This record gives sequence, structure tokens and C-alpha cells, in this order.
Amino acid sequence: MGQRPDAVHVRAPGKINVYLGVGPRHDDGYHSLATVFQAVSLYEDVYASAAAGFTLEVDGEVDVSGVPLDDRNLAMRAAKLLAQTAGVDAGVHLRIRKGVPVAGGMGGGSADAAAALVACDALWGTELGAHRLHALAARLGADVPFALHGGTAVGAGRGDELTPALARGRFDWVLVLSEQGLSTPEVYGRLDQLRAQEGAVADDPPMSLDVPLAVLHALRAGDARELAPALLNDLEAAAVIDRPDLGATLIDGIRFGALGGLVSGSGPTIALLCESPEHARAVQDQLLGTGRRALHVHGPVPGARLVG
Ligand SMILES: C[C@](O)(CO)[C@H](O)COP(=O)(O)OP(=O)(O)OC[C@H]1O[C@@H](n2ccc(N)nc2=O)[C@H](O)[C@@H]1O
Ligand SMILES: Nc1ncnc2c1ncn2[C@@H]1O[C@H](COP(=O)(O)OP(=O)(O)OP(=O)(O)O)[C@@H](O)[C@H]1O
Repeated sequence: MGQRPDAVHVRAPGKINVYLGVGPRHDDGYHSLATVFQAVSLYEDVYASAAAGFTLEVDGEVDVSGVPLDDRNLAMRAAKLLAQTAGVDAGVHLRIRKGVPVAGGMGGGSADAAAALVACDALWGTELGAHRLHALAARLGADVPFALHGGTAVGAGRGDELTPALARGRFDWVLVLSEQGLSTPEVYGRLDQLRAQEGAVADDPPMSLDVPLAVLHALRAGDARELAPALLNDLEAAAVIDRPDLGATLIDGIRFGALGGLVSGSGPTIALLCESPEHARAVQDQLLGTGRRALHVHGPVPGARLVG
């Protein structure tokens, strides 16, 4: 056991799926993925302090009314899973300050879970190490390992089998937020329906599930112009069917000069790729002018980290 602080602060990022290829659905309800995550500069801050039991409070810069405060909360589940696994006989009070939109397709809850793992590991001095923390993260949700990892990474399997991707420089994104969130399982379910309607049948040859070389090359080159035409999200049609306004936002983003754009993860956040910070601010201003909520972020940024 290492030194035990009374309180710790961990920061974890939201993410964009720069590429999201969705393969077949398996019997466990999960789909095989070929995805590229990029962690962006929109953060969840988790403050953990020593306590007898397990308690939680949530506030933030985004609407937090949809966030559960009981055992359904991913951060709470992360703390309890770590305590159980490491045989810790202590509690924690977690305060989550959310900067990532709730149910926005940017992995905010997953970032909370990753941050809670790192925070409780430090608070309790369990020193589990990166490998075992990753294994716990994967049990909490498909996006949680990436929130620990951060940077830019290729995700296979459920999205939890990660390989770091080389990415040079920085990429500037404008995010357009929605007031109403989308449910991740419902969006995956809608994609299955669309595919069934298109006549895809169970004994079709397996879909090819690889991240295109064009995506990896553009990231390696740090070239937003090269990356823009390669952005793709197989969940986009399923998200846009329920939310036609997202299609209009994408069109406006391109009309205002973004190099390209896509729905982030299961949506409804839209991510628009820009060439430079100045370019992103110009696109952001135009979107703000239409009354939309638009933020300028950049990636890649690190995964869940102790602050201070
Ligand atoms: C859309 C993405 O954000 C893209 O990174 C993720 O695939 C979703 O990751 P997540 O929210 O961490 O997902 P989980 O909490 O593990 O699963 C929620 C639900 O999403 C669907 N799901 C998730 C991941 C995956 N590879 N296939 C799926 O079909 C399943 O219906 C699952 O029950
Ligand atoms: N710590 C948490 N923060 C936010 N939502 C949480 C949390 N724990 C559980 N939830 C539940 O999970 C749902 C989706 O949360 P989240 O904000 O992570 O969505 P998301 O960013 O779309 O997820 P992903 O991109 O990983 O699919 C919420 O509507 C809420 O009911």
C-alpha cells in the first residue's frame, strides 16, 4: 500500500470517434467495432475524499438533471468495483463536476468511471497498476478503457481493445451540443433495424471491419484536410433518423467552412473538423449566430490523470 491522501482530484476527457465502423451484433447484445477514438479538451473533474460509506454529488457546466445519483452512476459503480476487487474496507465521497454533455455521445459517464478508478486507487493506496485498472474499466463499459488511456487510439472488439494510434500535432474541432440526449442502446438498436430493412441477413459474409488506412495516415501526418473526407460513423444514419435536426447542423457546419463533420459516437453531439484554432473560432461564431450551442475543443489530450 502506498501513501494515502485525504482527498484527490482527477480529470478525465470526453472523446470523439473520428471513425466508427460497426460490425455485426453478437448474442451478448454488443457489436464488434473498428473505431478510432480521440480524447478532446472537454473534461470531467472528479474529487474523491475519504468517507465511511459511498456517497456522490454531481454538478457542472452542462445539464446534470439526467445523471443518476445511486448505484446506476458509473463513477459509483467504479468505486465499488475497485473496493471489492482490491479488498478495500473504506468508503469514498465523490464529487463530479461535469463538462461533457450528458448522453451526448462523448463518453462523459465513461470518463467519470475512469476518473473514479484513478481517484480511488490513489485515495486508498491500492496501486492496482495500468493493466488491472484497464480490466476493471472494460467491465464497467465499452468506452471506459479509452477514457483511462486518452490520446488517440484504435478500438477493436467492443471498443475496449485499444492500440495507441500515432497522431501528430493537434486537431481543432467545433462541437455542436444538443439539449436532448440520445440513448446509446437505442441508437445501436435502430442501426440493426435499418440493416435488417436493407436485407442484410445473418449468413451474409462478414462485413470487413478495419479502420481505413486513410484515417490512420491522416492522423499520423497531423493533416486535418486529409482526415476530413475520411471521417465516418456507421451510427450516424441511426442517430439522424431520430433527430433530423442533426443533418441540418452538419450541413450548416460545412456551409460555414468546416472541413468535414460527423455525429460523435451515438450522438447527438456533432463534431466539425477545422484547420486551425482561428478557423475553428470562425466556424464556432457562425454556429453561435444561428442560436446553436457550439464549443471549440482540441485533441488529442491525455486520459484520466491526477491533478496537483
Ligand atoms: C457509441 C460508443 O460511444 C462509441 O465509442 C460506444 O460504442 C458506446 O460505449 P458505452 O456507452 O461505454 O457502452 P456500454 O455502456 O458498454 O454499452 C451500452 C450499450 O451500447 C450498445 N453497444 C455498446 C458497445 C458496442 N461495442 N456495441 C453495442 O451494441 C449495447 O446495446 C450496450 O448495451
Ligand atoms: N456519471 C455519469 N454521468 C452521466 N450519465 C451517467 C453517469 N452514470 C450513469 N449515467 C447514465 O448513462 C447515460 C448516458 O451517459 P453518458 O453521458 O455517458 O452518455 P454518452 O456520452 O452518450 O455515452 P457514450 O458516448 O459512452 O455512449 C445517462 O443518460 C445516465 O442515465
